[in-house]
Amino acid sequence: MKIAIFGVGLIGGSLALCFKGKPGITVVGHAHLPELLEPMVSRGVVDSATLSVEQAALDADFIFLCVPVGQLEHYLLLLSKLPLKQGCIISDVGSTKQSITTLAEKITWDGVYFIGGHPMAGSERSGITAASAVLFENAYYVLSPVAGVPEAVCQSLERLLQYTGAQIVRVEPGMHDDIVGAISHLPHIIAASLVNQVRRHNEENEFYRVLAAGGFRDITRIASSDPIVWRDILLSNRDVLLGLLQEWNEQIERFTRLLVERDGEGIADEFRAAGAFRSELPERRKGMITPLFDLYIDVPDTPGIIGQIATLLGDHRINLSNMQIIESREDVPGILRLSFRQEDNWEKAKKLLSEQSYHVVV
Ligand SMILES: NC(=O)C1=CN([C@@H]2O[C@H](COP(=O)(O)OP(=O)(O)OC[C@H]3O[C@@H](n4cnc5c(N)ncnc54)[C@H](O)[C@@H]3O)[C@@H](O)[C@H]2O)C=CC1
Ligand SMILES: O=C(O)C(=O)Cc1ccc(O)cc1
Repeated sequence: MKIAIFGVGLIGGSLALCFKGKPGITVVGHAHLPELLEPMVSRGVVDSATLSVEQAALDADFIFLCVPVGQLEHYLLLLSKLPLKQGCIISDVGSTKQSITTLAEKITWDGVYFIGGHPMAGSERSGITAASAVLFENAYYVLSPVAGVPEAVCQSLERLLQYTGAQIVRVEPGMHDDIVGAISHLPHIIAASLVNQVRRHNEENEFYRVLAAGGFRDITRIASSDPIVWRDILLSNRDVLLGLLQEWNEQIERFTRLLVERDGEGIADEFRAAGAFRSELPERRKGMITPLFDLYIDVPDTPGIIGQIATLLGDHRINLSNMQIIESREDVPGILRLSFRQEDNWEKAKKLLSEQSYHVVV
């Protein structure tokens, strides 16, 4: 079975890692720039790599388009003009589903099928270096089949996607875009706006940046997402987002009124309603906005201490996602925050560091 991946970045690379080395599967990566070919192969993400759309697509059983949303249509149109293998299934991973499925429905396919897809997991990182074979484990993976695709064809894609460890759900494109607009796209706009607001204050007073360590940094993690990927997502879901931003403005106006009127009970009611609904959100399933598992440790101010901790974790094959020295507490020797993407790595690190007599706070 030949699987072609167009755009071997965070998502394309992660899919490739899920498939590569599985019995009977060969993974070919396509890139648009020559310098991207060698790293794909040397990192062991794909079996072979090519700049040629024709070579990548030739005889492929499955083709995954994993490029930014703004490039999806270009590649789908190119593929629609190629002599693809009979029975070939083309899918994409774009964060919006309406525009690409509308285009796919207009194309006359002959023995080739398009099924829109969206693995609802990822991160603020991008590129092949961020790819991971476990990125989609326990996440939802949305499929939006184009009308007329036989059930057996959908099931064939679903069978292949079992390698991702994700739970496959079928969602109609319009409903998909409404929901992800509210739970992912609008939060990215708000995160970027919050950070930019603080950035502007910081131009006048450097202490904003210093005190923003910790909580503010956590809730705005997604503001560090790739600008091109997010430009394309937001433009593609423009109509849904314009409606959501209108609602958002009304929500902010409500808070403004409550503050102007010093309506403490009204403010508390907003938090009560939000808290009650939030407590009903599923906790353990991986959601679209992936949480990091954090540990805090007190570290003495000695040279090389950070290297020692990183080496200790590395020697025990514990995958560290991020490390940060928290600057805001000048009264203590130093607080190091260690962030893990997987809970089991967080558990192992907690145990190991405690055994090594570090003061670990969860
Ligand atoms: N970032 C995330 O967490 C998630 C992203 N997605 C979707 O996955 C797709 C890829 O996003 P990421 O993997 O995050 O981005 P990425 O930046 O890590 O990867 C994008 C890939 O597309 C290639 N590419 C960029 N411009 C291109 C062009 N003009 N022609 C051909 N190839 C080009 C890049 O070389 C790279 O290999 C997007 O459609 C995005 O909406 C879906 C789920 C999660
Ligand atoms: O950084 C995060 O946690 C995300 O929000 C990841 C993400 C980005 C885009 C998607 O379409 C789905 C998931």
